[in-house]
Amino acid sequence: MSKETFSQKQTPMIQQYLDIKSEYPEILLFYRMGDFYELFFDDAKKASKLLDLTLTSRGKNSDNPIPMAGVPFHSLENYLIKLIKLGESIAICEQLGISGSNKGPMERKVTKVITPGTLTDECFLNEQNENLIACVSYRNKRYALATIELSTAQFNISEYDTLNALQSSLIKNFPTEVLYEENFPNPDLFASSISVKKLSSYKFNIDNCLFILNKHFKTNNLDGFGFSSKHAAISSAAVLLEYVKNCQKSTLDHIKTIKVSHQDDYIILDADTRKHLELTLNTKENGKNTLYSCINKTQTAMGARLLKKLIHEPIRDTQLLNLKLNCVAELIQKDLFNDIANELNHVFDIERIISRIALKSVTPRDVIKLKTTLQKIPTLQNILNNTTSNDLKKVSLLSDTYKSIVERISSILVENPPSTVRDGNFVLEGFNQELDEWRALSKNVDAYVANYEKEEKKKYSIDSLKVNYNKVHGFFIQISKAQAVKAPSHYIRKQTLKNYERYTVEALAEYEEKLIKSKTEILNLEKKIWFELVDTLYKKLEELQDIAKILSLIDVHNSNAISAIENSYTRPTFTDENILSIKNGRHPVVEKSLDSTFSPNNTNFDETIKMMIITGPNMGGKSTYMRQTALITLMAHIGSYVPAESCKVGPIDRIFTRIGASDDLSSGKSTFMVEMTETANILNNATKSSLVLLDEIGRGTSTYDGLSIAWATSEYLMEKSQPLTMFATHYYELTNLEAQFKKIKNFHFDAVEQINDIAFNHKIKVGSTSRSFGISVARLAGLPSAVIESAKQKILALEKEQGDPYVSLNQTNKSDSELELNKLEKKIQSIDLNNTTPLESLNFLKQLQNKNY
Ligand SMILES: Nc1ncnc2c1ncn2[C@@H]1O[C@H](COP(=O)(O)OP(=O)(O)OP(=O)(O)O)[C@@H](O)[C@H]1O
Repeated sequence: MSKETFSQKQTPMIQQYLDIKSEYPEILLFYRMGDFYELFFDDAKKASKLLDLTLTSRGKNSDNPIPMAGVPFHSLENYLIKLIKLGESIAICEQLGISGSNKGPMERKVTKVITPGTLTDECFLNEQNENLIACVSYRNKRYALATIELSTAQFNISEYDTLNALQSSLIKNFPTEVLYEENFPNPDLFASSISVKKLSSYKFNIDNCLFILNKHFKTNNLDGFGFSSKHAAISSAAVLLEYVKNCQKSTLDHIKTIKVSHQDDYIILDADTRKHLELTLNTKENGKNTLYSCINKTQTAMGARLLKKLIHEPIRDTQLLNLKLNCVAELIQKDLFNDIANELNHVFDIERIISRIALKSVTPRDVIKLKTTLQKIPTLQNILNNTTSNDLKKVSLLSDTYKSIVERISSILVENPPSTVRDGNFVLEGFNQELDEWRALSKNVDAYVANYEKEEKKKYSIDSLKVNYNKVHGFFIQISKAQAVKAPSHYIRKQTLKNYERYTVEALAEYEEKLIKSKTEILNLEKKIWFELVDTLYKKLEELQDIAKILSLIDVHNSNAISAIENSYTRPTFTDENILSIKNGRHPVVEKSLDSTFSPNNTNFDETIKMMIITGPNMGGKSTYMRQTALITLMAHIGSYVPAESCKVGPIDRIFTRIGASDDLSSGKSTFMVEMTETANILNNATKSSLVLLDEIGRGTSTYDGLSIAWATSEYLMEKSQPLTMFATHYYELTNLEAQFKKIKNFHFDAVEQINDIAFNHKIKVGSTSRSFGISVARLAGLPSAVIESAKQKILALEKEQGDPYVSLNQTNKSDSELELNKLEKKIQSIDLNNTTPLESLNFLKQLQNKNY
């Protein structure tokens, strides 16, 4: 059937549906019909599968029944949550309550488009995480990423030279929804986002985009924001803003500025580094035993989100960092942190509530939470009264505007209002006289009826007279047959029963009409009062946003103060020299998980040491030591105290890590390929201010390939950029680099072998070690003693045959047996002890015996 014939054959209602649907072809349209939201055609089929709804059809007996599925209006939220989690977007089409002219369908309009990245309702959001929507574009050989956190009104933009930098930023921001221009060269970059949308290129037209941004910010040009000539940034920001406005059907007035991030403002942490350092997610992709879980003592959801953001965006501006550290110091010195935590504990997520005010989707409960929060300000001002540090002082400097807001809310809303505006019942008695009168009317029905009955009985001396109510007649007067003659003439007979007569009277009919009207009047009046209140709050958006910002900052400083006290952290200091000096540093997460005491270690990089080659047994503590150095450095750059006796840190621009890779099968990369990609990134981008952690390179290939790559990598770093490098390795040959480069120093971890055990002291020492404890560690891991004994015999035999297996790479003409020995060593070291069964171990030994390596 042609499109036109199909259309012509539809009822006016379906025709209306089709018209609206044509504007939202790619998303599910929930079309309100009475008490249901209905979906039709393919939407119905899709939703019935996704939501497990019964698929029925409209016009079952017609030639073309239309597939249909629906959900009751009161449970819409639950279905939306499910769909959003599946990455779907939904257009909500409401009936506007006005009957169509000429008997057409009721007027309907899409009032909101809900997409995964533009959620603001509390029920959809995780309070500890941001929910970002992003738009990516590519112009003039530069990539741009614009993001909006609608629930907190944050609008950010940044440009990047390389795809790698863009990717890193995407991973850091982890947007729920990504928009990109149809001809963007690398769309596979967004594969991990829940929702991805390709947009037509014409939307990214630069002139149009400039117009959109200038109109929104009421500016003539974008110079004030610092990105007037950045075309990629302008187009992604404008397209994103328009998209969100369209979804929300709002002008987004609460988005008052756009923050341009410059790469230089933050320490760059690429995707691998975030993963390896287990900042907010551990390697099992959950939040346990991460830096965040270890240091987070925030009391509010706003503070928690800010702390997470800081961990992912460590600041480089040392002046700003010192201001933050001053706050932590003052909270500790004046012993204020417990009192503040107690107060903040009652502070709600007003950052998100404020955004819902801006989007006019705030609820009465939200507003009561806002009031409760604002009521905490005087106590916080008292506690912070005599403080001198920047952010702490800000509470006391707040204007009294918040007091008038509290008063206004207190005078209007009941303490425990319902969660929606829909059914009223949230305005306090005494606030509005007219409302009180209508309410009194509906509340006093029983008394009115009893009184009326009493008066009528008395007036006409009819003691059988009763006033009753039923759905058919409404209020009526009932008199026994015997006394019916006494009924006055204005009683209008309605019904005759066996023993009674029933009458209506004008007074009762009027009362009933008033009663029915009162319900609508009450609801309308409550809604009017509500919208006026929301309007008042809307006018105070900026003040409220400031308060939310100050409270979240204080929460983070206070959290840092609490973890500093609880975990004995100290204040780091900053210097312009290219050094990193940590005295008795500890790993913040490992030290908490140990039953035994953590052994602290020093780290010292200065003009004389730029690379540490770290050797030592498995389980000796190499990885822990390197990671603790990176975490301490990072903590110093979020304004936190650090787990060390002292810490002095010079400028750091980036932290790189190349730590124990695993296959990245999803991107088709083998272990070795992942390793090499990470290494290439370091070699290409490290500067003298970078901190580089290399936990073994080249393990995924043959010994000589691996060792040669590791050697060449070290040489390259020393000859080129000389970043602060920690290189943990089992290639003992690398310790010979110390003789070649003045700024390379060898360090090692020790172990003492005991009868059936090895003791690790986890202490870093100067110099190298020449012993491997691989077999002893294998025994500790539970390899069967037969395997261990056999391996020992083999080593002895090999040592006899070959002499010392740790030969220098500089030595040339290696004998075949040397090569074989190296292969054997490599093979033994490649056992993943944690994942080896006894049978696999025996098979492994068999392979060794057969020289199959
Ligand atoms: N400084 C320390 N104090 C106390 N315990 C520590 C310390 N460092 C490490 N450990 C403990 O030793 C375990 C192994 O440490 P780590 O993984 O750092 O060893 P490694 O030398 O990197 O081993 P491998 O070479 O096998 O990777 C840690 O999980 C921790 O329990």
